[in-house]
Amino acid sequence: MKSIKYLTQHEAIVMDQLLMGDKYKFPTESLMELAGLSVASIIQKVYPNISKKVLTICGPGNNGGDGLVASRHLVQFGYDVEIFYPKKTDKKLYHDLVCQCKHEDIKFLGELPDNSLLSKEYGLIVDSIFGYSFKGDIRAPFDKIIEQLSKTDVPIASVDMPSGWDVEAGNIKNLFTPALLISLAAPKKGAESFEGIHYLGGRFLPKEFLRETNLTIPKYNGCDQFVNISKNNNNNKN
Ligand SMILES: NC(=O)C1=CN([C@@H]2O[C@H](COP(=O)(O)OP(=O)(O)OC[C@H]3O[C@@H](n4cnc5c(N)ncnc54)[C@H](OP(=O)(O)O)[C@@H]3O)[C@@H](O)[C@H]2O)[C@@H](O)CC1
Ligand SMILES: [K+]
Repeated sequence: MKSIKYLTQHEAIVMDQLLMGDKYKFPTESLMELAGLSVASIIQKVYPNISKKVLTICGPGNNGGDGLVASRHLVQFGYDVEIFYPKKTDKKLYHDLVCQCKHEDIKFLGELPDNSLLSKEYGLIVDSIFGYSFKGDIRAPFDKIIEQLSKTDVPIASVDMPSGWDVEAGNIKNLFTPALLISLAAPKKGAESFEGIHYLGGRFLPKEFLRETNLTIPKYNGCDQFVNISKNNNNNKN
């Protein structure tokens, strides 16, 4: 396998703008749907038998949108999902995503359960708080939320980046390390040191886009929406 390119924050932002711009013409909601579907598919692959509930924590940007979409697909896959979405985005896309989740009977929590309740009732936390646009010190209310996540024993699956990690420098604030990281489209530099289960999803980069950006991504098999890029995955060592 050719070595995978890890993107800087600037490269991730520019690539997203290019994909959604006049040349490649992908609407945000199309990419978000594919990203969210791949997140749910990877969770199903890695955690096929969760007997407790799944809690998705959504942030105010598109990473949060991925979490809303993934939650809806997880319910379709048979999971019992609840969402904590403390800072809702007042845009039509987000109102629509929340509406779609409610039609799947997903409950929206008014507050984050404390860690003893999390351990008792939840088998997985999906962290879709911040993605590649995160920067600086973590502002309220997410500072306390991420502090609590750093103390829970419930496994965490992070979408695109572990929230609060520097997108390029990684876990410099000594926050939680997720059990599963789901990078989207291409991993970001801050994830290069990640040693856990690491999958790539978001299978939507066009051939011409890959040529134009000189981006190397691993080969997806068949119709899989994901590829395992964990460091300890033997398939990545040839
Ligand atoms: N092509 C792809 O790969 C695709 C990528 N997609 C997804 O989009 C994600 C990128 O989304 P994004 O650009 O909307 O930003 P994201 O990372 O969600 O966070 C921004 C929000 O966080 C906030 N915020 C920032 N710093 C903060 C702080 N220190 N403390 C507190 N808040 C802070 C900031 O707040 P504000 O500055 O407005 O106060 C803003 O509201 C990407 O990672 C992937 O998951 C897919 O959906 C589609 C295809
Ligand atoms: K995240």
